[in-house]
Amino acid sequence: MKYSLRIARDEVSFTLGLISIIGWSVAEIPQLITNYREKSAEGLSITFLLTWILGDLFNLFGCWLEPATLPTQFYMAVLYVVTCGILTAQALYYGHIYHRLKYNKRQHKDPKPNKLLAPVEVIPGGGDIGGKQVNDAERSNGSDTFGGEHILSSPIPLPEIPRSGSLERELYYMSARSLSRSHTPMAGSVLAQRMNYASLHAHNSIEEPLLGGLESRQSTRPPSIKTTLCVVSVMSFLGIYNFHRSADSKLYSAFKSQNEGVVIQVGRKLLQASRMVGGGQLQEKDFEESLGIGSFLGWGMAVLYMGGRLPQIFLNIKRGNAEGLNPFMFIFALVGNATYIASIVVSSLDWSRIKPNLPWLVDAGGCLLLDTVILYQFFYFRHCKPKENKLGHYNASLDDQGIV
Ligand SMILES: NC(=[NH2+])NCCC[C@H](N)C(=O)O
Repeated sequence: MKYSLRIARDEVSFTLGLISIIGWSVAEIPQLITNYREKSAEGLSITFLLTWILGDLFNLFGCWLEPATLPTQFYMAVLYVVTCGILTAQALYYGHIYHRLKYNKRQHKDPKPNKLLAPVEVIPGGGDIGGKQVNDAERSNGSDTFGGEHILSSPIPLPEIPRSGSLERELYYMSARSLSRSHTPMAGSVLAQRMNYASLHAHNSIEEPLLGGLESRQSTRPPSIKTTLCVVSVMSFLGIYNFHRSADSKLYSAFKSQNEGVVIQVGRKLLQASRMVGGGQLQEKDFEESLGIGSFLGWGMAVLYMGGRLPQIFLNIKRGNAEGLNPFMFIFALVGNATYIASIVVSSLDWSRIKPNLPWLVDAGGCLLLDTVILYQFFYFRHCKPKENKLGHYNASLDDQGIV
């Protein structure tokens, strides 16, 4: 009776783990599609992505080295690395390669820089001169779309402004993120029309150099990235230290387990799967060695994953919208994390099993809560946020500049 209950529990746990795997394997697809459509990954916080990458690596090695984690947890860790790798590659492509290629192509086709550019050309329907970047800026500056055509919010017909190649480049590299950081109005807005070219140059600190991204981001947003790197270095140092201390006993137990047909710890994972599906219990001694490097990496992972949600939440607040983010990524993450927790808890409620899995449980629970906040932001920005009227927006903007 107890034996069949054990089998049932293991099977339910395994099924929940599989649902979690499915949830996570599709989770990033909506965001990939959004980025593809917008030709940009601007909606995604860089720090969020960075913490995901690092968290995924911590998770992978943590699961690998932590015998008490489930086999499905390890497979998921591999899956995370793959999917996050794709998302990162895409973000890098749109942030650093795509617009450069497009610009080069345009230059190739039409080597002479545009001498005159009417405002309506500054904000093309998308995908033109860094279309997405300008479009984002346009949205956050209150311009609108009527009858499928982008027009400036200003009811006043704007004069054409003379432009040089480098000004064109400035507009090209200007992004929503940089604009959200600055009170400086975007080029093409009423205020920007008032500024002359020299003053635009003086404001070039607001440029988001998508082509040379990292350097300038480091100078404009030092604390978040530096803090992340700092935390990671400290943890890596402690990890290596911890690893050295536990290496001997780990190696000893790994080699000792060769007698049981397990050569490396991944082998032990697979064996663990078959033992568990077969209703067998892992030996208590397997958990005794749990609180070593695996658990340490697990806690590092939890801090990174949960910490990574905060910059995304703050970025959304700062921009006053969640544009460029796909809510379905967070819905699937919610499902993935909920079933992840359930798969562990259903498997066993013994403290000896829960304790080594604690970092993974805390992480999934914490991310679940933080994702609920992000989903609430989507809802709030769409349905509750008071709509800015165009004129009001400009007044606020002029007010910001101390002009009115
Ligand atoms: N690249 C990934 N999808 N990683 C998975 C992260 C899982 C983690 N619990 C979170 O919600 O953040």
